[in-house]
Amino acid sequence: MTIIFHKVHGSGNTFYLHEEIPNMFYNWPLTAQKMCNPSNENGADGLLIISQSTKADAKMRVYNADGSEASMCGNGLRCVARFVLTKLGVTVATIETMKAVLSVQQVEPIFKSIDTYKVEISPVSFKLTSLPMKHKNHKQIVNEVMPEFSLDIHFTAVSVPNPHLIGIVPIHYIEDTQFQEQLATSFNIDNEHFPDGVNVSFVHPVDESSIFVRTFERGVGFTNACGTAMTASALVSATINLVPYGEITVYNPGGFVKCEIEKNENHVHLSLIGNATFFATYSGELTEDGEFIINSVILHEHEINEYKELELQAQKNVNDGWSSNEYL
Ligand SMILES: N[C@@H](CCC[C@H](N)C(=O)O)C(=O)O
Repeated sequence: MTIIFHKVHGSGNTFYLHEEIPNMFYNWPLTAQKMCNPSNENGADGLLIISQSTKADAKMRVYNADGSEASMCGNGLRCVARFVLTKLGVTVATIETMKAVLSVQQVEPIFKSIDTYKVEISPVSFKLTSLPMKHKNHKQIVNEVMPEFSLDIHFTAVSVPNPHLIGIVPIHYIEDTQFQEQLATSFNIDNEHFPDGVNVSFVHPVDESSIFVRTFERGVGFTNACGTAMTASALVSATINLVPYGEITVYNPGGFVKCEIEKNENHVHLSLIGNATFFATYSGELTEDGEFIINSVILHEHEINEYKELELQAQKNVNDGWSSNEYL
């Protein structure tokens, strides 16, 4: 039977996206491992599966490249939003995710005519039990130096609702990724603090309302961007007065997004705004052991090229911000 996968990305965070055919059962964890394999030049960071929902306009499931299922994916949700909104012919909808029904909408292009979507990121919790994270002295960790992790990084642990450890770092930790990789790897194997692993992001300001975020993702490794991590990093940056609340530009190795952090007395509302770009549409056959045999490909070249311009602009803005020296 012929099935279709779209290769998509949000900020260079790449996925295969498939709309499930009712009553057709495939082994999605195995398919994610096979199709997303990083040693395969056509690999991806994850697999997004869209299906029918009884609570919302559609349901999204996300599998990391290692086959593990995650509770949420911000960049992926924008791509799912584009697919669902286009199919329904509407500009606003709701998508069921593992832990919440989230609102999604099409908004003004973030750059030139790039298709742009705004998605809700929720629920948020700073309780260590929500990640889960275990620590003998803490019930939450907000902007704390954790000497057992590092002596010069302030860490925050937050779930949105997937687990994130965010470090506000001096710039040398952005330029040389070795320490981040070592720390994140240690938290994503058998370890005393993160029984389910964690996404680890390092953050450095670019200017008074922008930050740069690099993420080592649980189940994947370094990615160009992680939507939930960027939103969590924007929240942390506003909480500690690194940038004001409101709209924060978040640069990443794959481009940039905007995060809206709205706070009133005891509630925060988080939104992630950015591209949803479709590289290609593949049709083919999926074998029982998760191999996808491609029969035909349609490349969406205009989208690919327009996104390259956004990437160049993002790199320039980051270089300009950092070469002003103020944020080094
Ligand atoms: N890239 C995603 C997050 C995907 C899941 C993550 N690796 C996890 O295991 O929690 C995003 O854009 O949020």
